[in-house]
Amino acid sequence: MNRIEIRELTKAYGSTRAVDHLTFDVLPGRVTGFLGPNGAGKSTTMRLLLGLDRPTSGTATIDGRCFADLREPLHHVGALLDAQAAHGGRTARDHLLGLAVSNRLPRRRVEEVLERTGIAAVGGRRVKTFSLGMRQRLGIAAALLGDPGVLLLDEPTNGLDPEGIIWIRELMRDLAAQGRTVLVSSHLMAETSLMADHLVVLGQGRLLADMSMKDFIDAHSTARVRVRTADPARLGAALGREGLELVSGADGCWTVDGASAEHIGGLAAREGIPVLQLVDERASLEQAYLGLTASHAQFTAAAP
Ligand SMILES: Nc1ncnc2c1ncn2[C@@H]1O[C@H](COP(=O)(O)OP(=O)(O)OP(=O)(O)O)[C@@H](O)[C@H]1O
Repeated sequence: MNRIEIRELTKAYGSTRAVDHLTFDVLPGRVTGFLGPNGAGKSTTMRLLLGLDRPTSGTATIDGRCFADLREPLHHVGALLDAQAAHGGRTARDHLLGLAVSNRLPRRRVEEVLERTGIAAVGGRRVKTFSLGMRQRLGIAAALLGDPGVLLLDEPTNGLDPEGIIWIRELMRDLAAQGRTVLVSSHLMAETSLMADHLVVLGQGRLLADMSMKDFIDAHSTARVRVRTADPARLGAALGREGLELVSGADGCWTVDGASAEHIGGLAAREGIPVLQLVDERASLEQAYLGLTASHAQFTAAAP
């Protein structure tokens, strides 16, 4: 249930392959972060899943069916693709009521999702008076309207203030814990690392990675140790004999790339070199992501 299956999915716009023979699954019960540089094909994949565009070849299905073949699709999948999509002249409540009625959903769902997304108090205001963050919440309310098992959210934290970002993180985790499938695209690595359990990374329309957050960081970053010592000259010499380098940091600490704290600790003990502090530095998702995608970015600024 609630499984997204992408199989050999390809979408060409003229000579541009927005998505190129893409194959991966998105599973229920966890938040999957959908990453990739600008133009990597994330939005196109989501549009193809939602039947908003037709694949050139391959398939994108939910529970084995294309979006067009789903009966009462809002019960199966809710999506936030463009927070500006709601008509500005309508009130938030009327926007949601229109969606509910046309999809044969009970009217009470409108009040429920207004409450859930924290915009019940402004439900009677016209959407054109909404800030970007309020529009994002309205878009999420629309995505939740049919109580769907699958959620596709394209940059849902866009425009949200810090409190809103925490709210959406908890909402995503809550929805996944209920057994739903949650696919969230974002360019905010720190945020994704707090929100997602699993990652799918695209580069120029192709799959670059499909693995757990931990495996991704481990696979795409190098080990680094931070060390503070009373005798950097001797530690540097001892490391040099093992082909390692002690690099000076700004705060009186030193770093060693490609080694573990266990290794450096053992070496220092054998040599009788006093170590005042020693810690494995955990690589960030951002470092791992930039390491993987650097050669796949379509747009990069020239160095000054
Ligand atoms: N309707 C279209 N017509 C022509 N080219 C398109 C169309 N939609 C997308 N593309 C192209 O397909 C490629 C993938 O775009 P897409 O918007 O899916 O990437 P993305 O990963 O969502 O990027 P971003 O992070 O910037 O939102 C880009 O080169 C884009 O210019």
